[in-house]
Amino acid sequence: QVCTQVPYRCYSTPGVGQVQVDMNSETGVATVRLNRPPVNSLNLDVLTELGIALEKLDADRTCRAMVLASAVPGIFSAGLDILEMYQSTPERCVAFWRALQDAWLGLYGSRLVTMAAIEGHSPAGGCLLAMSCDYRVMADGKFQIGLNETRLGIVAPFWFEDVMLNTIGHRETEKALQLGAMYSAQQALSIGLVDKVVPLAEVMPTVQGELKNWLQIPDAARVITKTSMRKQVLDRLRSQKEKDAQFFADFIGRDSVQRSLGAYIASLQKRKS
Ligand SMILES: CCCC/C=C\CC(=O)SCCNC(=O)CCNC(=O)[C@H](O)C(C)(C)COP(=O)(O)OP(=O)(O)OC[C@H]1O[C@@H](n2cnc3c(N)ncnc32)[C@H](O)[C@@H]1OP(=O)(O)O
Repeated sequence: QVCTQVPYRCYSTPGVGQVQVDMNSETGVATVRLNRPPVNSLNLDVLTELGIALEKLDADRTCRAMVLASAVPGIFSAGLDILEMYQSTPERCVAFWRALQDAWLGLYGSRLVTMAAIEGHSPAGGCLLAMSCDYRVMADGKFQIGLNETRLGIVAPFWFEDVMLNTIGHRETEKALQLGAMYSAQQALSIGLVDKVVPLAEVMPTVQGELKNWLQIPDAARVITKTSMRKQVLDRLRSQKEKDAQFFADFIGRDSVQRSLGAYIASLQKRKS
C-alpha cells in the first residue's frame, strides 16, 4: 500500500487518520485524502487535521504540490458537518468556524501547486475546498458540485463568494449562489467551475498529467503570481476573522436558521427511507 515504502512518507497513520497524507519525496507531490465516511462531512476535528496537514506540507521544502482527494468512494466532501451547526453551542460554533477559516487560509494561500481530484459529490464546503485549489479535475457521471447553502436556509459567507467570483465570474456566481445551484460535472465544466471532466478511473492519472505541466514552471515565479492573484481575498478574511466567526455563531444560532437546518436534516434522512 502507499506509505509503506520509499519514496513515500506519511504524515498520518495509514487507514486511521481522517485526513491522510502521503508524501512522495521523489516527485515532491503530496496526496491529501479526506477520510471520514460515510460522506467526508467536515467537522471540527477534520478541519483541524486538515489545517495542520496543510501547514506541515507548506513548511516541507521537499514538497512542491498537493492533490486533494477523498478516501471515500463516491464522495469528495459533503461539505460542512451540518451537525456542527445544528443545536450546537456558540462556543463550539466559534471553534468550528475558526478551524474552517484556518484550513481554508492554508489551502487558498498555499505556496504549493494544489489540485482537486473530485471523484464524487462536492456540495457546499466540499465545493469551497475544490475551488480553492489551483486546478480541478472532476469525474463524469452522476456527481454534483456547487455552493447549495441557500437551499439549507443559510448563506455562503463572503469569502466563499469571493472564491467563487474568482473562479467563475460575477454573473455565474450570482446565479449559482442565489439558486444554491448544484451542477453536474459537464455543467460545471461549461461555466468554468471545474477545469477538466474525465471518466472516474481517469481522474487521478489526469491530475498527475496536469501536475507535470504545472511543475515545469519555476516555483518562485509561480508562487509570486499566485500570491498576487489571491492576496486581496485572503486579506479580506484575515482582517476580520474574529468578526466573521462571531457572525457565524450568531447567524447559526437564530431560531429561523435552526428550523431550516432541522428541516434539511430531516429531508436528508427521508430521502433514504
Ligand atoms: C453561515 C453558514 C455558512 C455555511 C457554509 C457552508 C455550509 C455547508 O457546507 S453545509 C453542508 C451542505 N451539504 C449538503 O447539503 C450535502 C448534504 N448531503 C447530501 O446531499 C448527500 O448526503 C450526498 C449527495 C453528499 C451523499 O449522498 P449519499 O451517498 O446517498 O449519502 P446519504 O445522503 O445517505 O448520507 C449518509 C449519511 O451522512 C449524512 N450527511 C450527509 N451530508 C451531511 C453533512 N453535510 N453533514 C452531516 N451529515 C451529513 C446523512 O444525513 C446520512 O446520515 P444517516 O441518515 O445518519 O446515515
